[in-house]
Amino acid sequence: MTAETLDGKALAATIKAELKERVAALAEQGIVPGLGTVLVGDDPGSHSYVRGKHRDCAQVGIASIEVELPASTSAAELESRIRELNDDPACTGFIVQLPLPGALDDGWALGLVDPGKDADGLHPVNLGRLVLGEPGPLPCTPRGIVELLRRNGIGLSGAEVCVIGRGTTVGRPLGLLLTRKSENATVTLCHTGTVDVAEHTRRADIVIAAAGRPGLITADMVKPGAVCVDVGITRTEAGLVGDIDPSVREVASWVAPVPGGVGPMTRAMLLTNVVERAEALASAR
Ligand SMILES: Nc1nc2c(c(=O)[nH]1)N[C@@H](CN(C=O)c1ccc(C(=O)N[C@@H](CCC(=O)O)C(=O)O)cc1)CN2
Repeated sequence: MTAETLDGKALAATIKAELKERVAALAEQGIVPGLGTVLVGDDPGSHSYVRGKHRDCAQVGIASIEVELPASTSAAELESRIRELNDDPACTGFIVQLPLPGALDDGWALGLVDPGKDADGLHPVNLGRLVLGEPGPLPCTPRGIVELLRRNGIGLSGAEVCVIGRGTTVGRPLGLLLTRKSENATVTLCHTGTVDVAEHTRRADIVIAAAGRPGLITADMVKPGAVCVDVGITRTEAGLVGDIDPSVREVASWVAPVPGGVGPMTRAMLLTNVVERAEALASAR
């Protein structure tokens, strides 16, 4: 078997075209959604992701507000820049790009964002809403994975899903999302304390690897016909490398690759969160 590709790049382009029409409809009501980003430090990956987010905004008609700060930024300065965005009416939603450098704490910074402007769905209030099954912005990568599977006709209800990685941006919220009644999957969450990861992946209909360990999932760890979604991105001299070894393509039915799979969907879901928030503001007027 040679796996088909879950093409996140193509799907993200379709979603952006849909969002462009919704943004145009908002403009007719005098509303321009504005995405703010707070980027601290020099991490090349973070700079590349934030550049991509603003390129996407320009494509769909969302205004961009860019805050770029040096790695030496103090906690007090970062707090004041986040509070400025909370108070800026042109900014309908914003994100703090993670990870923050040095001693700046990711969780602390996320907690300073106005939950109503939390375009990443990572504020504790919004993660709490996810736990409770209440409406709110959803974390972009988990939402992107569910959308990528759904729009390719891959059913989640009753599926055995094995997620590898328990990080706050992907693994943990993904487990919560997949086990909602509307998704209805059965989830096993593996992490560095898992004794035998392969024992769990071999049982799964869908394997989602978000560990950031190149080539972690090999063909012998995957049930024939399973769907494999790569979320791990490691930058090497040879280019970007995912957690899923290329050999998996010989066993799996579908693979979401790195690059071109979940990454572009993460960005498309960020725009979706921003547009949904602006639409909610429009209907509350
Ligand atoms: N505040 C946040 N920080 C981080 C998040 C997040 O959702 N919110 N997730 C990741 C990084 N990330 C988004 O910010 C992200 C990762 C990857 C991509 C992407 O488009 N990847 C491309 C390759 C891009 C490249 O060449 O570098 C792909 O996989 O095809 C977009 C966004 C951690 N931080």
